[in-house]
Amino acid sequence: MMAIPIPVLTIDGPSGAGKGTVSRIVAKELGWHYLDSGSIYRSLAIALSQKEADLANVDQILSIAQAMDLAYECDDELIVKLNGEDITAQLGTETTGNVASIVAAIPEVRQVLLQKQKDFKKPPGLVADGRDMGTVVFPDADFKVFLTASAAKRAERRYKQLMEKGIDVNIHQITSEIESRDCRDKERLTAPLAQAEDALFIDSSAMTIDAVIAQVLSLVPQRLVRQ
Ligand SMILES: Nc1ncnc2c1ncn2[C@@H]1O[C@H](COP(=O)(O)OP(=O)(O)OP(=O)(O)O)[C@@H](O)[C@H]1O
Ligand SMILES: Nc1ccn([C@@H]2O[C@H](COP(=O)(O)O)[C@@H](O)[C@H]2O)c(=O)n1
Repeated sequence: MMAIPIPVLTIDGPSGAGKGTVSRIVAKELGWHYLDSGSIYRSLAIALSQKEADLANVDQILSIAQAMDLAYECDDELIVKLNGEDITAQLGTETTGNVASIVAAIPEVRQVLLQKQKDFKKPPGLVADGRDMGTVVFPDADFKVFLTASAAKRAERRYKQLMEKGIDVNIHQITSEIESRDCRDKERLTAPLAQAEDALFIDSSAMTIDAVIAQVLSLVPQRLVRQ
């Protein structure tokens, strides 16, 4: 018997472009699974901090990455458990994002985390967001989007998001962190942030979240939407 193909929609782009917000809603609308691949790199950053690991010691980073037991519970928000501990609250900080982006540049780390990401591909379908979903992890994805926005807009959104969570931040610091993370993510040698050739380019700088969602959903034929 022939296996039924599992459709995959990838959404790649830089930090704060709206990938997570859009992907979560699109996955819900389609009735598909959702992979927030950044949360895997962020979880590693937290595991490294818990073990007070040396970020220059690649062997130590790899053994911590291999031992990570990650569990996801999808409620209204995504709950992430690392070795049984709920780490959701620590995932979103800029420090976690910055450490994640430092270790994400290590090719062996990406190799160790590759299968964990591929395992999310299950029926009836998958929406995957990250930096290399359409280029490396799911190069054969049926639908691909590259979602971006100006650095200033992304910093403004991230600033609002963190302030709403009660995290006191400085807009200048956020802007410079976003710019240096963009640079690190784009310039690393392995799986850099890049638009897949066959991806739809969306600049959300002047778009509402609903408009972005509508454009992404328009890629997927109705017959693939779980009723
Ligand atoms: N088109 C938009 N208009 C206004 N606000 C937006 C838009 N898209 C996203 N946002 C807001 O920007 C913030 C960042 O969005 P989100 O976390 O989805 O970005 P991201 O691309 O997943 O970032 P990261 O890669 O760092 O996880 C959120 O508060 C979200 O509500
Ligand atoms: N596919 C991916 C996803 C993420 N990263 C790295 O993790 C950092 C945090 O990701 P967020 O999406 O949660 O902000 C990000 O800056 C990347 O360095 C990655 O390399 N590949």
